[in-house]
Amino acid sequence: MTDDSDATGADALVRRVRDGDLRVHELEEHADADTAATARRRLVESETGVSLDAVGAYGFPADRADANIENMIGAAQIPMGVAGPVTVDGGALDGERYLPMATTEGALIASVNRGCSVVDAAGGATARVTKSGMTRAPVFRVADVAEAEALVAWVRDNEGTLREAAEATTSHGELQGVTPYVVGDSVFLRFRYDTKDAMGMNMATIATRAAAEVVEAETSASLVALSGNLCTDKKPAAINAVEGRGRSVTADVTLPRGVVEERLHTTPEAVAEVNTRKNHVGSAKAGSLGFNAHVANVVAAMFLATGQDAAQVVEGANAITTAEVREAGLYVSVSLASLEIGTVGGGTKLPTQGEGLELLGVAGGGDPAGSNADALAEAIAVGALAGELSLLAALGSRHLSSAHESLGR
Ligand SMILES: CC(C)(COP(=O)([O-])OP(=O)([O-])OC[C@H]1O[C@@H](n2cnc3c(N)ncnc32)[C@H](O)[C@@H]1OP(=O)([O-])[O-])[C@@H](O)C(=O)NCCC(=O)NCCSC(=O)C[C@@](C)(O)CC(=O)[O-]
Ligand SMILES: NC(=O)C1=CN([C@@H]2O[C@H](COP(=O)(O)OP(=O)(O)OC[C@H]3O[C@@H](n4cnc5c(N)ncnc54)[C@H](OP(=O)(O)O)[C@@H]3O)[C@@H](O)[C@H]2O)C=CC1
Repeated sequence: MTDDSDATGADALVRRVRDGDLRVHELEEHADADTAATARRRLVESETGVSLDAVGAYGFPADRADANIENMIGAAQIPMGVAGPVTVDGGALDGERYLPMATTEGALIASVNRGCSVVDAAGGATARVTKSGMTRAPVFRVADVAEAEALVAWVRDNEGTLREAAEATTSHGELQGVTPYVVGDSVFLRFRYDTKDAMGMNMATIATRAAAEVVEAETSASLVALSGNLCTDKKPAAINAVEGRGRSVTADVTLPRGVVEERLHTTPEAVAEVNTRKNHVGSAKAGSLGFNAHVANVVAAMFLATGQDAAQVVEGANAITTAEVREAGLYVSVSLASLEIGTVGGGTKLPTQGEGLELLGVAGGGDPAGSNADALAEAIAVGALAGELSLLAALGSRHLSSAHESLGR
């Protein structure tokens, strides 16, 4: 038997795992990240009989993903395209931008691209971030509602103490406020932070843990869970639709009648009616959270292209599309209540994701802090607007199925 006890090559690591000397998830402690990923991939290949050559043909140093993944075997590659360029008149983003989108849905980028071209024909879209704050809501157990009320009063009188504890954990995050919610002997404290250019979930969670320790030390409340699901992270929730989470951002445009008729092959009246009966009446009857056609498509594609947390498409898709016929033509808006995005931290540091952010001119920390994340939110809102316009028009002109027959198959 070869003595591999301190060998660090991929084959040696494989042998050491098979000999029970190492566990699969600790290979990076014994070799560089690429060697560890190679050894793990070979182990999976040999146990499953599946070749993972494409997964192993990734184009970045594995250690760049050190803070993003465990048990790495390689990378998934998703086709990436651009829609636009499109002109944005934003509060933080100004000028023409290509919109990077990673997707496997044929016809999606063609559609958003068509939307961008008509937005540009109308002189561009306006976009504004109207609210910003990342939330984390721990749940505490108290004896009864009398103690619940006492805790609510304590929080109101001691928010400064909670702010001090929370902000001691971060040099960027600022506590905006704490809102209590009482249900019997459960008290939820919804902490809201300005996380600047970070999406802020790690930041807010670490800061809230410090604040929760103060609550337990100073009151009779016991922390049951640092996330009490009233935050609400990665689940559809009305609280995010009403109160917002991350960025609340809105984009709008007025398309001249001629542009709608010549470029979208339909009329302002038809688009407005499709929007009302589909996005409003249909969504209401379905009990949807969000009244739009496919905002999730654009949020998902731009999230994947720019290193956002893909699971937060759940909240990002919570949007309302409006369309109305005006003297000047067709007015369309899209309002996203809870778009959780960042231009620092999380996956934004990875190579292709960083290039997606560079393409938008929003990579890294902004000046002032938070302005790059605001700009990213505005770019995604304009992309969503372009996608809504094009799909609603295609439904009005009855081109949806033919589009996917020709481009998606
Ligand atoms: C497919 C089109 C755009 C054709 O639309 P068209 O007007 O027939 O195309 P065109 O050839 O006249 O080109 C017009 C513009 O479209 C763009 N365009 C056109 N072709 C391409 C292409 N190959 N690659 C990139 N861009 C393309 C491009 O901008 C072009 O302008 P130009 O640059 O030539 O001046 C249109 O029919 C369309 O947008 N259909 C809707 C498709 C769509 O939106 N699919 C995504 C949503 S489906 C889904 O996932 C959600 C859903 C439907 O299930 C949600 C729900 O329930 O509602
Ligand atoms: N922990 C959890 O419960 C959850 C975590 N996540 C994950 O959290 C990650 C995102 O967390 P997030 O806190 O955004 O990122 P990171 O954990 O990567 O932290 C980003 C850090 O960058 C620093 N920073 C530097 N410049 C800036 C700037 N201009 N604005 C803001 N911060 C700056 C801050 O450090 P400092 O604070 O020291 O100033 C900030 O905390 C994602 O990977 C996501 O998947 C997602 C959901 C839940």
